[in-house]
Amino acid sequence: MREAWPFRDVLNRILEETTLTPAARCSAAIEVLADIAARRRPAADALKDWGLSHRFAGSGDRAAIASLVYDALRRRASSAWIMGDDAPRSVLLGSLRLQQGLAAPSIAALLTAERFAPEPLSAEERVRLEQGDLADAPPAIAGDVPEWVLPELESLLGTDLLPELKALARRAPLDIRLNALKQSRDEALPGLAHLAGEPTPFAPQGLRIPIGADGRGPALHVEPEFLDGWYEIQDEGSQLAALLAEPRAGETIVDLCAGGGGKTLALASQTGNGARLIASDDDPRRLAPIHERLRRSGAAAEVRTPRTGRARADVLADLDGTVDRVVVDAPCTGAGTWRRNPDAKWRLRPGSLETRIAEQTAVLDRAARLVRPGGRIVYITCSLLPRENDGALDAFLGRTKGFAVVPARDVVERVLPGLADSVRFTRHGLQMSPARTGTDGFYVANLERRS
Ligand SMILES: C[S@@+](CC[C@H](N)C(=O)[O-])C[C@H]1O[C@@H](n2cnc3c(N)ncnc32)[C@H](O)[C@@H]1O
Repeated sequence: MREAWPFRDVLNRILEETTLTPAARCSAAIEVLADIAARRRPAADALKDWGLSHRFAGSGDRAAIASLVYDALRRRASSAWIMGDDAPRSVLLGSLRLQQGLAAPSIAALLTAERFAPEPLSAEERVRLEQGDLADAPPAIAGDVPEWVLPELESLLGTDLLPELKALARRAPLDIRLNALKQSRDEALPGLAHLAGEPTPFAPQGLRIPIGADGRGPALHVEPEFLDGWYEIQDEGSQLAALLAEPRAGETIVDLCAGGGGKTLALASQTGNGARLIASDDDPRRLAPIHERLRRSGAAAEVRTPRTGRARADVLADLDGTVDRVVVDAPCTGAGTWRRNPDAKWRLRPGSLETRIAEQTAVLDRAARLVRPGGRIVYITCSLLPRENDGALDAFLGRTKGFAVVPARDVVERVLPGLADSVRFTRHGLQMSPARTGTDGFYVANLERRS
């Protein structure tokens, strides 16, 4: 057994270093795009399967292929438009032009006739890459979203529709939140100088880490400082949403849809572990990673995990009517995160929006029973679709007595005055967006229980 170790290390190094040619990476990306289209499956699953069946590909290859695939999905409709065809190969070629800015000769040079390379460019493809443009493309094509969500988005974005959709089709930045339980941003910066991060525009503990031309950032999750809990990977919009929840030391706070704990950790950090923080989620599997994350970051929270099946009971029943702040980071379509999850926009169906709205009804009703008179519900989504934001609250306020909206402008002026000119204020809350705040499309509203 002992003799096998050095051999394994050498083999691993070879596997890591194995590099496919750029052409072979394009072939692989086309294969993965075809799999996603044929089986309507998440991109991450298709990429994982490709990696498993092509073990000779190194980690650099896999990351580069993922980057090609995600770029192509971000621009799927507009790429197909300029190429006059929506086959995976055309979508990839179009995205090399639209998303990566490569000119036709550079794309032709990529498609050499070597082994594993895609077929060379046809004469028609070359013309399309040289001359195709989006001047006459309808908004859903130029903005790369499914046609059916356009009216929803337009009702929020109005004349900003196209600039916002274009921003939503770009690559997302890589943001981290420095953990104030360990040190302030200023104290942490010297130890993180190698990441070359810049302070985020609005979030006081945020740092934006540069990503390479290929869309890849450093492997933060293996950095020693990450493992020591100095920071969490968290979009600035999510950091801002937690700040706009205004958690205070001394309060009892329930994070009702805690999932993996992104908001829980931020809330604990903001209150200096001074609140009684209870994290729960309907789905025990989604909640499971929170234990390790709490440990790493030194955040204090009581985790209430529901049992599944017959033994299922309401694990928060003892808190009914007593909670100062219930944070509802609601299940939603994630339409504000399409920069990060571009495959999700093409899988979204009207029926899934209806399902999410039904779930939002359930979580809001549960939150209403938890909150004490004078306490608050903080409703958060990462969606730009008004039906699951103001719309969900219209329905809630219509069926629930005793709650009033806390004006979002007042909350912003108190907590993050610098944000006031950038967000959109809506009927009940506020909306962040890629074009206006440079963040994912988070929505936040505060409701107070008056009686
Ligand atoms: C947007 S995710 C939460 C993300 C998490 N708060 C974070 O910051 O990492 C929404 C969560 O709501 C949970 N959920 C859905 N229906 C629920 C319900 N009725 N009660 C509690 N949680 C629910 C889902 O399991 C999912 O984890």
